[in-house]
Amino acid sequence: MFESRVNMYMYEETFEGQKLTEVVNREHENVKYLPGIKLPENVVAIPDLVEASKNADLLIFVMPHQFVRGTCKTMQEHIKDSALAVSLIKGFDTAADGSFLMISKMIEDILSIDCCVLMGANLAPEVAEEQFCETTIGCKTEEQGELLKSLFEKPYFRCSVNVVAIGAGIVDGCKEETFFESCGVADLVATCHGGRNRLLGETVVKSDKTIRQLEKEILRGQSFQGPLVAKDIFKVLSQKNMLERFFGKYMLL
Ligand SMILES: NC(=O)c1ccc[n+]([C@@H]2O[C@H](COP(=O)([O-])OP(=O)(O)OC[C@H]3O[C@@H](n4cnc5c(N)ncnc54)[C@H](O)[C@@H]3O)[C@@H](O)[C@H]2O)c1
Ligand SMILES: O=P(O)(O)OC[C@H](O)CO
Repeated sequence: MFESRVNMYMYEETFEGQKLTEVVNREHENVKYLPGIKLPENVVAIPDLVEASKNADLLIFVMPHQFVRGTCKTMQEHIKDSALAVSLIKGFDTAADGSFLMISKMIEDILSIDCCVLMGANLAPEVAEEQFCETTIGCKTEEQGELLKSLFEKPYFRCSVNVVAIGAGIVDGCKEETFFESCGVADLVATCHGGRNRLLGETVVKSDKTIRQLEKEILRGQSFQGPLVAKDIFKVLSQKNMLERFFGKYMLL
């Protein structure tokens, strides 16, 4: 049902004097971001975004949210009209009117295709090690849900499909049960216990270094998404005069 070759766009970097894409394609391992985990040989790293995405039927987005707009603009004129996007990305952006803009909506708006969402209490190293975890796929139609479930589900990675909640908007369409799915409270627990943002919170209070310094030292190329999202939340709540309602009189950051 699916093509055997998987093109993986990879932002090109130099790693120990070599191009990271060349190392990944030779070693079948992302030695910088996921060392110790072998990638299947049908996954091919490509540094040219248009080349990697132009014939794709499914576009899976997993990158820090601050790069999505630029990435989509580069792809805009080159992808198939019939392509379907799936976003694994946390965080959001702000729209011109100051309201929250979901990343899946941004992808849909720029690429003019549907964008489903896959989200859960999933930490990348745990999924890569095939530790059991669950996730939620949010989509607009049952067909999209079935297709994506058959693509992503493994014995150690269980996917529940939610046809309404995420596709219709986290706030507008969401049903109470969504909070009890993997993408709800469980994800909050995962990020608060094992995520990078939790590590940042713990480290920042014990050190006199800035978040930027700590990001460089601890993550070595990865990014803490929390501070950027917190900035956007602050902006939206300020514009709506809702700061005190959310934070009371005391604000930590
Ligand atoms: N890592 C996890 O455990 C995890 C779990 C669930 C969801 N997510 C979400 O997935 C998204 C990506 O997370 P991550 O952990 O892969 O990110 P990350 O912090 O590891 O980001 C590093 C990646 O960004 C790429 N990059 C750097 N500059 C870029 C640019 N200008 N354009 C495009 N790519 C660039 C790097 O090449 C690298 O692959 C985030 O929204 C995150 O919240 C991550
Ligand atoms: O490492 P964090 O803090 O970005 O959290 C990772 C994921 O969001 C957990 O699902």
